[in-house]
Amino acid sequence: MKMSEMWTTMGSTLASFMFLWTIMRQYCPYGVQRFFEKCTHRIVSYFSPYIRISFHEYMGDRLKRSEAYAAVEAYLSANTSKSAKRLKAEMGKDSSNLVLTMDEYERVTDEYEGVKVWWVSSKVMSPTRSPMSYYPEQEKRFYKLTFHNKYRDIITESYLEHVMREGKEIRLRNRQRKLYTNSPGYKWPSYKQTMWSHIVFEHPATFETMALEPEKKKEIIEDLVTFSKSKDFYARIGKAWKRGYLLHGPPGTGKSTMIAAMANLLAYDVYDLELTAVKDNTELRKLLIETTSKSIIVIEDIDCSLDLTGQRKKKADKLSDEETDKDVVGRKEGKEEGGSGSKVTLSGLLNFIDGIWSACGGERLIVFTTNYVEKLDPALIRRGRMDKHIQLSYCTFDGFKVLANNYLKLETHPLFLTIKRLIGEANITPADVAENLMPKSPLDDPHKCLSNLIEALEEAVKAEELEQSCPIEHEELLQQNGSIKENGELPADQAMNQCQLRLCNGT
Ligand SMILES: Nc1ncnc2c1ncn2[C@@H]1O[C@H](COP(=O)(O)OP(=O)(O)OP(=O)(O)O)[C@@H](O)[C@H]1O
Repeated sequence: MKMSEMWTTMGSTLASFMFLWTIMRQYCPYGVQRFFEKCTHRIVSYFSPYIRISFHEYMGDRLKRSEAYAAVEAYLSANTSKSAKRLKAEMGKDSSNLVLTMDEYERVTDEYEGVKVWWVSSKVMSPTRSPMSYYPEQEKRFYKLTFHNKYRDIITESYLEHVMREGKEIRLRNRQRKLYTNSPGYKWPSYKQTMWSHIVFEHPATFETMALEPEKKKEIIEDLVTFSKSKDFYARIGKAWKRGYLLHGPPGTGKSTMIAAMANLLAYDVYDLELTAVKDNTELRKLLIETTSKSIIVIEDIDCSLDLTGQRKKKADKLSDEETDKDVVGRKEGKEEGGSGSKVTLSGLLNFIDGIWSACGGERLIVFTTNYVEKLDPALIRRGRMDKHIQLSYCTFDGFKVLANNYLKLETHPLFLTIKRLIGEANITPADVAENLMPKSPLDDPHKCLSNLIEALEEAVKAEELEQSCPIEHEELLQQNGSIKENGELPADQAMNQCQLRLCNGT
């Protein structure tokens, strides 16, 4: 047969094949098409020395995105975006940078310990639509990994583990962190799957910007970092991977700020649990189950949320549910008894902290804050539950220097000496120092801001001296005066007037 005849025969065979294929695709039922495709694949893979592994975006009913797919996506986006020729661009977590990932049907090569592998991103359209799905049509995306059969062991035993580990780390680094809350009084619609609502967590606080003694700061950071790296240690000693922190101190000393700094340091989500909005222990447990790992569960002002004001003589550990369920709890200050309708009990809360459900998921911090640590039931805050107690107190000179640097970009100034002397004598919170350092007008220079602070410090010292020298009962005075400060202190000038009045009256 001549060459030209051979080409003609091959051309017409190919044309007939294409024609038949088109007819088949158009008229053949989908099931038959799939059957032919499967047969062809089987024949090809029987003779091929290559192995393929698929990672599908959704498994089963499409309700949950596959973790493996997400990890592969992150891994490929970081490792192959330089070699891929067609890329997809999406906004990154802070909407300021673009994240590039492989576009559909793109193929890239990766190398691991000298072994070459190929990744292809692909998708298939499913003609049927699941009644459970809210997607307009079933678009099934997947990544396909191809490698030579002789590297089967190395790929399945170590390369895939490497991809998953790196992918998860990249996802964690790039994820948008969230601040969750169980809004009080909010009725969750039955279709809503979660009891938490969330917003993006973007608090700028860090340990560097916190006014705290350097040694204390270092100790807390080390404790947190050690905890976050101790997965194996906790597993070895048979303890759930979680840690309790109790932050206590007067208002404005930085308890909430420290929680934000902790979350930023460890890149954790924050669950702000409003205990008074929780109906009962069952609901508390449900909320706990929904929290994810790498998170901080916060209960602020725990003394106001639970009635733990010292009537309890028994060790709370030993209390049974029957006993404690009778206790009315969940009362915020100012609310009428039972007004919040919460029936969370101490035993419910203890179960929340160290019951069997709290171990699920792991890598969680539970943080309680209070202004009155002495009011809390010792059982609630004993070591093992609240492992680390951190007292936040009035501003020291070290704390002031951090704030001066934050607010005024000052490391030193002639007025620092006066401030150092006064701050040792006055009880002033970091919040008050920060407020005084804040420029109040565009004309306020650092000197003016420091002078404002000196004035405030002198006033605080005066109030301090007054409190010590004046025989009136400070508490009583505060109760009588409607304009007391939130932290229970009277502004110096008012205290002076009250004191003088009393002295004049001879009371
Ligand atoms: N230690 C601190 N370092 C830096 N800033 C602080 C510190 N403490 C307080 N501040 C400033 O004061 C403001 C109030 O502080 P924060 O809400 O953290 O205090 P708190 O102890 O949680 O008060 P409360 O008990 O009333 O909730 C913060 O926004 C922050 O600007």
